[in-house]
Amino acid sequence: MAKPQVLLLGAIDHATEAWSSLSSIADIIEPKSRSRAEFIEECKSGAFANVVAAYRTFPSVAITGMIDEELVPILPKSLKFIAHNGAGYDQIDVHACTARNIRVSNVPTAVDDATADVNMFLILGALRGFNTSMIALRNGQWRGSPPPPLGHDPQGKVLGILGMGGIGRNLMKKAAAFGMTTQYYNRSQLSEELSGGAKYVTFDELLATSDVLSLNLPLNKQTRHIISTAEFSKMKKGIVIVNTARGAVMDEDALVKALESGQVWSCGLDVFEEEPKIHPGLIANPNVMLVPHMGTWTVETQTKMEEWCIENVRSALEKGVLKSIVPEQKNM
Ligand SMILES: NC(=O)c1ccc[n+]([C@@H]2O[C@H](COP(=O)([O-])OP(=O)(O)OC[C@H]3O[C@@H](n4cnc5c(N)ncnc54)[C@H](O)[C@@H]3O)[C@@H](O)[C@H]2O)c1
Repeated sequence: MAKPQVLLLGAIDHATEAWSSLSSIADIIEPKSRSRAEFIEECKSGAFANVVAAYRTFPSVAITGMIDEELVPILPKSLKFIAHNGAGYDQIDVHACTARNIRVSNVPTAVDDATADVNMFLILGALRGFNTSMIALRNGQWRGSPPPPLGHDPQGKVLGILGMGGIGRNLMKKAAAFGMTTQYYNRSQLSEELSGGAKYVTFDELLATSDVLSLNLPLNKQTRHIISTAEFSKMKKGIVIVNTARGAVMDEDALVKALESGQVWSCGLDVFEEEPKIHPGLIANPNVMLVPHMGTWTVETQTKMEEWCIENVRSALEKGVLKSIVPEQKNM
């Protein structure tokens, strides 16, 4: 009997052994396309007619474009599973996939430590205002002239986490080691054990009483620009904001204005609304910490993520179920 086909969208860079071992149960094929238009034509040509599962990476969007309402109906009828290598799956229209009976998985958990580490790095860097003096030093001006204002200690500060999932909870533990107290707002309140004693507050309370606000919730229609002008005006003056989730959960135009007015003292960003484009107002502000989406950019974590995603493909082929189906499809 012919083996099922798996479509590889993107590259496997680390977990090469685990990937090779899949070939005993599946035939791996790759698209020839180099653009979305070509990919759509390739789908329509029947080239993927026997594909049961697709493994996709975040950068593969450069070839396929978003897995959206336009693309999903064109995908091969045989396709039953999309295994996405990433925690955030905002590139995939899950609703459209559900309508076509395609199950989608993401990679939670494996990303937690590395992303929370970057989160903590951004909190410390933004609180201390290190960016200005790091730029001055490289320009041969030591700390700069005049020297930068004094920074702030994390000790004793209230960290507000918006979205207390895997990364938020991991961050809470790291922040505790730096003397911060955590409060959170989440779609639903966590059990005492999961929340680790962090106080559950309303969304407005979180804005009004946090010294540092960390955005750790997924991007979707409900969360796009969840932080904008009205929300900045409810925050403590001089708040520090960090975002490792997705750029578009915060309105960047409004953020730049809030930074300019001093309502926001500083921020640390790993993600941006229109990556790789960066808002000129952020580039122009030497006080902010900017990292080019490197939350999981480590050998260890990239390897774990690929292995996890491959396990999803294997489980789909062998058992007909995904190991970590996305929450929206839990009852499918
Ligand atoms: N910068 C990076 O490299 C990087 C790496 C991994 C993940 N991420 C991003 O971080 C996000 C969080 O990752 P995670 O693994 O912690 O996800 P998760 O699913 O474990 O946690 C997300 C939490 O947000 C909560 N939430 C959802 N909608 C909400 C809303 N409207 N209001 C309040 N809370 C809400 C959920 O209940 C959940 O507890 C991902 O969606 C992804 O976009 C970025």
